[in-house]
Amino acid sequence: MDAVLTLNEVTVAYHGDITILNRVNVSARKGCVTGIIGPNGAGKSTVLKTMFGFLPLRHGNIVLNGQDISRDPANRRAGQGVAYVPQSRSLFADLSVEDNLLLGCWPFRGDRARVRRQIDSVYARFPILAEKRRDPVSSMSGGQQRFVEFGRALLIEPSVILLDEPTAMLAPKISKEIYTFVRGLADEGMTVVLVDQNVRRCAEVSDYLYILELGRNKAEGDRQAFAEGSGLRDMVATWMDYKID
Ligand SMILES: Nc1ncnc2c1ncn2[C@@H]1O[C@H](COP(=O)(O)OP(=O)(O)OP(=O)(O)O)[C@@H](O)[C@H]1O
Repeated sequence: MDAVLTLNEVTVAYHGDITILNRVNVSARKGCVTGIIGPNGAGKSTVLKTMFGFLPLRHGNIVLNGQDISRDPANRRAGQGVAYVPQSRSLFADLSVEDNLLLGCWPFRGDRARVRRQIDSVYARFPILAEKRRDPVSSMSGGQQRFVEFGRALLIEPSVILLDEPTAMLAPKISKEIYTFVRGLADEGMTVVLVDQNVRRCAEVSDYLYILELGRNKAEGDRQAFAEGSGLRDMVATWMDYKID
């Protein structure tokens, strides 16, 4: 009902006619974390890339705030209020924290006051980044670099944020901080779409979960539907067995 971003019956392919997503439906609501889980190769990252406009649709459509944006290119997403933090590192390693953040202000680079205001708001949210503002990001820990990426994504004041495996390869302590941060974004009213290999943590932080398998919707449900002893939980138990920290 209050869906902000929806994939309707979306089919995409990377090359030729090898279909990767097959009539997939995902709907992300305002102020909620929408989790997407599934085995390796299920198409979870492809869902986020599709939402961000990186892949042309073969079928279906993408609706953002009631508008069909299926044909809008990726470079319009930031202006539409959508931010994307990919799984792989996306920072300029030799540049300082501040320079990486400045690059994130590119869409509104002409408005110096806004640039300063937004960067300061990132520093207020993540004090460690203020402390290390002049350091090259390559000198920071993996977790700290993640926070630079989150900070950079927030500079455009997105209403939707797409997060791909935000805790991959990170220690449990920093992962816990990241899940708290992700939950906090939704509690602030942001629409969060979270792709995660860690089924248990994803289920804990999400309001609603989609389970994909081989590029198709397999199951879905809210947090209650995923509670201990539920059919949905039993269904993914095999995956959870080897995804527990
Ligand atoms: N750039 C690409 N070109 C061709 N095929 C790709 C590309 N990226 C992904 N694929 C294929 O698309 C399918 C889905 O990949 P995707 O990365 O979306 O899955 P995933 O569920 O996120 O997997 P993982 O959990 O391993 O990250 C896989 O078969 C993968 O090999």
